[in-house]
Amino acid sequence: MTAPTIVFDLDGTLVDTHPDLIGTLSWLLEAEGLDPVDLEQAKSLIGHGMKPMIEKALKLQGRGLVQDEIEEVYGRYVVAYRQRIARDSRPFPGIVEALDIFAAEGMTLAVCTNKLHALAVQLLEELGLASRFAAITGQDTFAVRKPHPDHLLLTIKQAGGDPERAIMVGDSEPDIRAAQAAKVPVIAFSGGYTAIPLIDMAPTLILDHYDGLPQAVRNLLAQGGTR
Ligand SMILES: O=C(O)COP(=O)(O)O
Ligand SMILES: [Mg+2]
Repeated sequence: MTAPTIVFDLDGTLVDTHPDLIGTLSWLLEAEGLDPVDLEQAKSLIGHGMKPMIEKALKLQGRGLVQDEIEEVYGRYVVAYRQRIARDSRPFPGIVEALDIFAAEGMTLAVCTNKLHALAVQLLEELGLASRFAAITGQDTFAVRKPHPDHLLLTIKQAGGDPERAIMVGDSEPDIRAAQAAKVPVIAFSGGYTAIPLIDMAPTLILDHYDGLPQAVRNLLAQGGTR
């Protein structure tokens, strides 16, 4: 039987990236002569990719941008973010231990993120985690991104896995919607950055701490074909 594949979202799920994502956003807003956005509000903008986050943050501060301006501001953001991508961003408590357990139990691990692929790889390399994953895919890896189910399904395929024996772990709407559309069970982590209450999206289960993740995964797998 194919080894189970556990697919992780990155921002707000594997790594608490908000200090560097929002730190760079604050720098950008200041450079534009705008006020910073409130931290909790800014966190809830993470999950659909950096360009939508920047656009929404600027709009909240009264600045609507035309397409050319968006591209220009986004380009500056990416250059600045790359330089501090892992300065303060750290894996969430308990997640590295859970990854160790999954690897020891022979499971395949993958990352499916709406970050740009190169930035996802850079972040995971700087944190010494990249080699644990059989596949790392970003918003620009395929023609579609989360919440499109194919982003998840193609990630599972790239990792050599089977959607019938896969589980998604994520923190926000794109993860939960992608998994539900792909008919893959989804564990939602409450320590991330969701804009919508997790309970309203009816994930398979909600976890407040990763101590419980290995057992939660074993239980779901024991329930048979996960689809
Ligand atoms: O960069 C983002 O907005 C989202 O990234 P995520 O898919 O890893 O949460
Ligand atoms: Mg996320």
